[in-house]
Amino acid sequence: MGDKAEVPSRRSVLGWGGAGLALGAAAAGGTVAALGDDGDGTTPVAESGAAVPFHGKHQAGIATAVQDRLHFAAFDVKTKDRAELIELLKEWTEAAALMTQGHPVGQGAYGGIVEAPPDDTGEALGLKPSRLTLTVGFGPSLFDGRFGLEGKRPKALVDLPKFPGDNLDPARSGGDLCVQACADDPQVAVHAIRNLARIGFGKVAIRWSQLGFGKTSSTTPDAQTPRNMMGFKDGTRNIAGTDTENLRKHVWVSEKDGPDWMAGGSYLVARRIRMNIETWDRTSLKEQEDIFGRTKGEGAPFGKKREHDEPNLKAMPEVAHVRLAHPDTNGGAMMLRRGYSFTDGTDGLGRLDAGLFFLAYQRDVRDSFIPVQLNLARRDVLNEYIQHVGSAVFAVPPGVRTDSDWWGKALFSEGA
Ligand SMILES: C=CC1=C(C)c2cc3[nH]c(cc4nc(cc5[nH]c(cc1n2)c(C)c5CCC(=O)O)C(CCC(=O)O)=C4C)c(C)c3C=C
Ligand SMILES: [Fe+2]
Repeated sequence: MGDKAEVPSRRSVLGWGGAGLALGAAAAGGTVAALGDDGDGTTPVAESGAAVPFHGKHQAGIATAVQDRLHFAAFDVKTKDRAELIELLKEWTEAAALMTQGHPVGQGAYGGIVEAPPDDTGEALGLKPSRLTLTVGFGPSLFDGRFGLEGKRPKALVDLPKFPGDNLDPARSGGDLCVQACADDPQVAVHAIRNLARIGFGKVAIRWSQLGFGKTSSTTPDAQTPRNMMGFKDGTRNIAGTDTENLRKHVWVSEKDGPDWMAGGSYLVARRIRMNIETWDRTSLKEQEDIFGRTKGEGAPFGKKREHDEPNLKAMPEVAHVRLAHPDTNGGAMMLRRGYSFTDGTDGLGRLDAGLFFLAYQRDVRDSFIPVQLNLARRDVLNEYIQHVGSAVFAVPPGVRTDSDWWGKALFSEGA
């Protein structure tokens, strides 16, 4: 770690340094969030330039307010050395704590030894913290015996079953580790993943990654609900970041769920879902609305007027997406959705390679994603227009509590 006094931070570059933060932000035309986080990682931070606290009971990037952009990366661990993996996780934690607060990594992008590559790649210099959150997860393959973790695999970290209609590309699926980087500025999110990958050179390698734009779910229901690539409001009935009761019941792993090292964590399902956009665009408005069971303009459930009116499932076709996904159809199953739209150019046949990068957090995938997706995969009329082409599941540990804590410390400690 270098001397921060010698190195310009992303904030000090903007004149935001130290105690003059609020004043400097105002002078720079920026905003400072009321960071009243009580350490439980759930306080939504609304202002888009601000920093989201890194330390807390839960990792940020789950119940915290959803940012506009995503860079998600799944990594394969290349080293066979447990100590080297631990060292990497410590270095990653230190870098993540800096970057999320708007600082460059290590000695920064310049000003260090000129004969060596700079510690930070530099493309985020001058940019605001942009509500960057970095959320780490551990995939089932990390517990395969290479690192002495085979006895520590949570029972809830199951391999997802093959669902009807799945057309999964192994090159876009799985991973030993993942990092979800969300920010309001795409350059800030990309910078974060790039620097973590650079720190991990020789120890980990990116297996696959996904860029996302236009959040398709919100954890702040008071904000305007975003629309997905099919033009529908998406995230209307999501678990809000302030809904402590549903977060406790459906998102956070409790102490009695076990294992101990996962208490306060969650399980993440990631699915790359390709949309058949050209066919969708030739579908009548009535059919589009029947598919979801909601109106396209207001987003109101069938038979009701306003978006947030309580849905009457019987007013929707039996195979409507919302009817089939609703908790009442799935024994009360709920999850916190946090997905993003993606467009990765065209597919060589002139069709847009676009869709939804679905991300959902839950207390146990066996009670949430798996039963809901089984129901959808078997019956959802939306399936005519979508295909699941990538898949991964991760155990997302609790938050990093202090400066001496690090991502995975409890997992790697004896007896946890
Ligand atoms: C297994 C879980 C789900 C997958 C996969 C999924 C894919 C998917 N969804 C949309 C668009 C919409 N989904 C909506 C609601 C909704 N979807 C799920 C779950 C999955 N969706 C749930 C649990 C819900 C909420 C149901 C409820 O409680 O009413 C909506 C309506 C607006 C909203 O409430 O968010 C839309 C629109 C797409 C396009 C898609 C795959 C590409
Ligand atoms: Fe959905």
